[in-house]
Amino acid sequence: MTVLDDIVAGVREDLEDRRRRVPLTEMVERAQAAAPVRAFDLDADFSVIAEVKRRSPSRGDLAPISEPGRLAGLYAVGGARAISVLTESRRFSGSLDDFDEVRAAVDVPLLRKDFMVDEYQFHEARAHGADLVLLIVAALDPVQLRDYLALSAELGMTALVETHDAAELEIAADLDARLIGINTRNLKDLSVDTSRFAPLAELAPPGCTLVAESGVAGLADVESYAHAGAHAVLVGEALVRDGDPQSAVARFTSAGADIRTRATA
Ligand SMILES: O=C(O)c1ccccc1NCC(=O)[C@H](O)[C@H](O)COP(=O)(O)O
Repeated sequence: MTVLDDIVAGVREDLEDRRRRVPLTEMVERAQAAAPVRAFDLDADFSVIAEVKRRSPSRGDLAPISEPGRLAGLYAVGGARAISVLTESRRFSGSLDDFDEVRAAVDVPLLRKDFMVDEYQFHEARAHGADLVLLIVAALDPVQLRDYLALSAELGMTALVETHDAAELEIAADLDARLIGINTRNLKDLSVDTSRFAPLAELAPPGCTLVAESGVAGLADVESYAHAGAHAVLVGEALVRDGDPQSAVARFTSAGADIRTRATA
């Protein structure tokens, strides 16, 4: 069993508990009654998607984050274009409670960062006020990918379609995904190799908004991703460990924007 299979198996078990408590029909109604979606700006010069991440399978405990809403507030003041909140509990110690706290604290678009493998989770995400959801190509078959991309759009949410290699990028391109992530974390051994981004970025479909995911330890990584064509970076560990996450988001955003503006001038 791969790490991804193992994570997904746990996600499915936890999901069944929630579905027993709140059936799909009720969750659909809650999603319909949710506050309107806040649109993620796909055309910004450069965006930081700042993540609320307590722990991870690869790195263990990262930060206790006793007040996720407060951390998200600092990200927002620093200029985060969106905030990613991990809601997977077993491996990342995230939760929908964290998501709710963040939702109550900030007005920026929120990404529900989870392993989305069932229709229920999309309605649930919207019911909790999500504006973006993650679709991991490696975790879904082609029919699920197409259906969940359509369902996300139907619910008004933007899907971040996450890829790891050329074959997955081709699948994302065939789906006409507008927001495509290239995650430089290998899902088999969980190692991160930021140098994987540049050659893959060249294969991204023209016109998409490209997000570099994982491995940002500092400004040099943001700059190198932006040079290679990233329009956004998704940053977790470096921000939750930073003593001043607000300034870190601001620095990353302006460094990336400088490079992207020069590249398109
Ligand atoms: O972070 C992990 O160890 C991990 C393991 C298995 C699947 C996904 C995983 N991470 C999800 C992510 O994509 C990252 O949280 C995100 O890209 C931020 O990465 P980082 O800035 O390196 O914390």
